[in-house]
Amino acid sequence: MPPAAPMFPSLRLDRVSIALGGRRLLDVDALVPPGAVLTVMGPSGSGKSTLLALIAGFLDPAFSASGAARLGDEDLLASPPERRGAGLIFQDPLLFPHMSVGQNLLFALPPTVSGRAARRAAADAMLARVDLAGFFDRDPATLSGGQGQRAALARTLLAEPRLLLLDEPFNGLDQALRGTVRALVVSLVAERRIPAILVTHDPADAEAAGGRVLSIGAEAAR
Ligand SMILES: Nc1ncnc2c1ncn2[C@@H]1O[C@H](COP(=O)(O)OP(=O)(O)OP(=O)(O)O)[C@@H](O)[C@H]1O
Repeated sequence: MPPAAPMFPSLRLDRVSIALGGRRLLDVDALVPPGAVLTVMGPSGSGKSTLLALIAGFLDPAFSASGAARLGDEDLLASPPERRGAGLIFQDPLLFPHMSVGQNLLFALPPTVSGRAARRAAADAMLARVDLAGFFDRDPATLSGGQGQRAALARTLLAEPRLLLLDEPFNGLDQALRGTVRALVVSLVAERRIPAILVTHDPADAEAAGGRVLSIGAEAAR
């Protein structure tokens, strides 16, 4: 019998290569253990967001790519995007403005959590975990930058992602808030034991996230 797949798999980028119009944009190998954050750094235009788009499954057709992004034994790049289980966080929280914060969370909650009371309890517990207890009925337009990002984190994690991809998620935040929200990200990723990739320009983010850094951009400079 083959060995059982690990419950908390690593993410392995195996010779991932992306090209644009015949020009090689990046070429990377990396291992992200469960619960760890890999920080991706590099100059503007080096392909950091494109790498996340490839893994999540929304790479613009202008690019071509090869290699594998293995979550355990599964190559995510060969799986349909809707089965990859990637949770995404961008600079903008992207909450639906016509729904309350709580409704935004319920939208993401899988149907396996059934029953109105159980769903509400799951949303409330997640809000409390990101220090937004009591925010269920709030209009997203009334949230501060830090509150919005914490609500976005709550929504994304409620969907039970198998990996987390964050594209400059702290950019709109001042220095103190940046520290708070990134500490929350690091602890939630560790708690969930999922691998995460964080795109950032700030070396302090990399340090706070454990110092595991993938630098890209050398290819473009060649
Ligand atoms: N849809 C597209 N079609 C053609 N070229 C694109 C497209 N999207 C991005 N690019 C180009 O691909 C390169 C990589 O872009 P990408 O957004 O991944 O860089 P980045 O490292 O995330 O940059 P930044 O730090 O400025 O966000 C850039 O040169 C960009 O101009």
